[in-house]
Amino acid sequence: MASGIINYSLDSIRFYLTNAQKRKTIWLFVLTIISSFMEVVGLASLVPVMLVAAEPGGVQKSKYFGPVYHAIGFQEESHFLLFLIAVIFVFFLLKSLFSVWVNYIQARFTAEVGISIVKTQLGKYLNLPFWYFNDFGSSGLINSTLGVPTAYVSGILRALLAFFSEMIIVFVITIGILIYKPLLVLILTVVLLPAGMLTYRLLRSRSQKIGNRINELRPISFAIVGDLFNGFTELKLANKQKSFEQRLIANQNEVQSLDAEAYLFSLLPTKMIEMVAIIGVLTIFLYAIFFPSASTNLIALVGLFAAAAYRLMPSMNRILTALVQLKQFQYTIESLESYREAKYNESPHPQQLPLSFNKSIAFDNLCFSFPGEQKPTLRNVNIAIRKGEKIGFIGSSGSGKTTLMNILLRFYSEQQGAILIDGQPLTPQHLQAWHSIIGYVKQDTFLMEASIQDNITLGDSEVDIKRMHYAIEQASLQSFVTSLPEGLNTFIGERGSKLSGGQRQRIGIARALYKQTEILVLDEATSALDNETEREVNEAINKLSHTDMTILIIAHRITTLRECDRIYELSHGEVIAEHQYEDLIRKIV
Ligand SMILES: Nc1ncnc2c1ncn2[C@@H]1O[C@H](COP(=O)(O)OP(=O)(O)OP(=O)(O)O)[C@@H](O)[C@H]1O
Repeated sequence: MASGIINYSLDSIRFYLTNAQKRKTIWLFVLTIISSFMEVVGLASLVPVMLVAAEPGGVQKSKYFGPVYHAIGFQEESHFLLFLIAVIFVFFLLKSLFSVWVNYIQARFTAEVGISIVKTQLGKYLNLPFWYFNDFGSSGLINSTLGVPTAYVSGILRALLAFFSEMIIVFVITIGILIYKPLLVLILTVVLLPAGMLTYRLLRSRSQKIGNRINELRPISFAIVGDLFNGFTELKLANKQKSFEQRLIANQNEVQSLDAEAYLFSLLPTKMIEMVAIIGVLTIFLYAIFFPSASTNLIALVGLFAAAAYRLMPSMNRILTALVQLKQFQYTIESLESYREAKYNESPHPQQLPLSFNKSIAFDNLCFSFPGEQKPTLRNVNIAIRKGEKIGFIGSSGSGKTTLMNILLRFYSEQQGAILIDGQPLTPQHLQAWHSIIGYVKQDTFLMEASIQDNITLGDSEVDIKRMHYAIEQASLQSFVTSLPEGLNTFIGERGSKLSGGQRQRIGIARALYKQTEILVLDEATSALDNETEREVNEAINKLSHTDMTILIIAHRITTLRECDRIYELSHGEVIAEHQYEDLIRKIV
């Protein structure tokens, strides 16, 4: 009945295990069997001791204990019994230490597999073609790369290990009892099995639904919290904080109740098994009443049943809990398996080649459409740029300027035409070399919650001070940095919240300069339209215009393009005109 979910889970794990880890699972399996044997031997050792203890003079009559009693030279049976109890205690102690050690090895193994799952998930999302990124929200990505693997490790991997460890114990105990007293196996099977099956049947489908629903709800909670804090000012001014808060609480209400329900489900197997154990004892009594000839063995049988149940009950409980958990966390398997198809994967990365950029960049008859879109976003774009030139791009919103730059940056690949560097087509084999010489300053520059220095170097542990000062100077950040008491070590707040729009873009420019970018793509901010910001950014751009850096600027204000050699105008994905700055200004005036 539960084989479906077990096989499904095992198949999913196989994908993540390296060959060494697969060998380790065999080793783990052997250790688990040894540990189970020790459990059963410990358990079985109690029975003869109980039997001889129950009967006066039993020790000396026993064919096993009698010789030992005499050989060691005991005078009193009570002393010998104390000795036996001490031996059993030491054995139980060793057995427990061994089983803790096995559990430790198992736990380390799950952690190891957990890491390889996080790595695989990260690799999967980092290798997604760029446009698919828009399909995911950041909360969904955080959940998929960190939340789901953690849930998988505890809900699937650990549950499976618990399931198999306990199954081995149940199996070995059952074989042991079968040899010693077959009837007891019958009683235990008739009593425990239907109860276990019933409990699992009752809980499995609801558990799966709870898991799926929690997985849907969690990222929504994260997204609302993100919006609440990131949009702090906007939501406050729009008087919307309350309604976001209410949505969050409603979402959390459901999450918390489902969590509580799942917790309750984890307790139910224990209760069910406890009830069943009592039924077991009563069944033995009933058996003794109906078959009086067997009643002399009654105490031994009840004792044995109690001993077997003592070890079987927690095992049955853990088996059931593991099965219910596997159902509840089935969603993690589905989530980990998503986006594995080839179309979502840009790997394998080909062998990388060097690239020489001494003369020119050319867009050669470039055409591009987004997947699933009928109309091409770019059509027959032909532009030739000499090294060191400053080129502007203008055009109405949606005309394709950013898409063209994303192709140049190789986030998208053209369907027709090519990008030629010194006349050579730019291929995936040049990606590394190309990315090391091209920089991109976006409208909303990515900023970390870190110091100005770390934002410029992107967290370099060893900073090239000379290069840093050049970058700050060229990006017109010098006077700003000097005015700060902590200078370059000043923290800029989350996503640069302590900076002005112009300062943020200039940090982006400084970052490109520090990287010793040879080609800079600059997407001028549309949002930061105030005069001061414009002046600050223009000052930085003008400074850069006197370097030998090749600069491509997407501009929303013509004045930004004062230093450009040429300006291309795009409309509906086509280059419709080439301008000089003076002509454009004259037209506007
Ligand atoms: N990931 C995407 N999937 C599908 N269509 C897209 C995607 N990204 C952009 N587009 C579409 O491609 C067209 C060109 O967009 P692009 O961002 O290049 O324009 P733009 O000229 O840079 O605009 P703006 O000046 O507003 O930034 C638009 O119609 C846009 O809707």
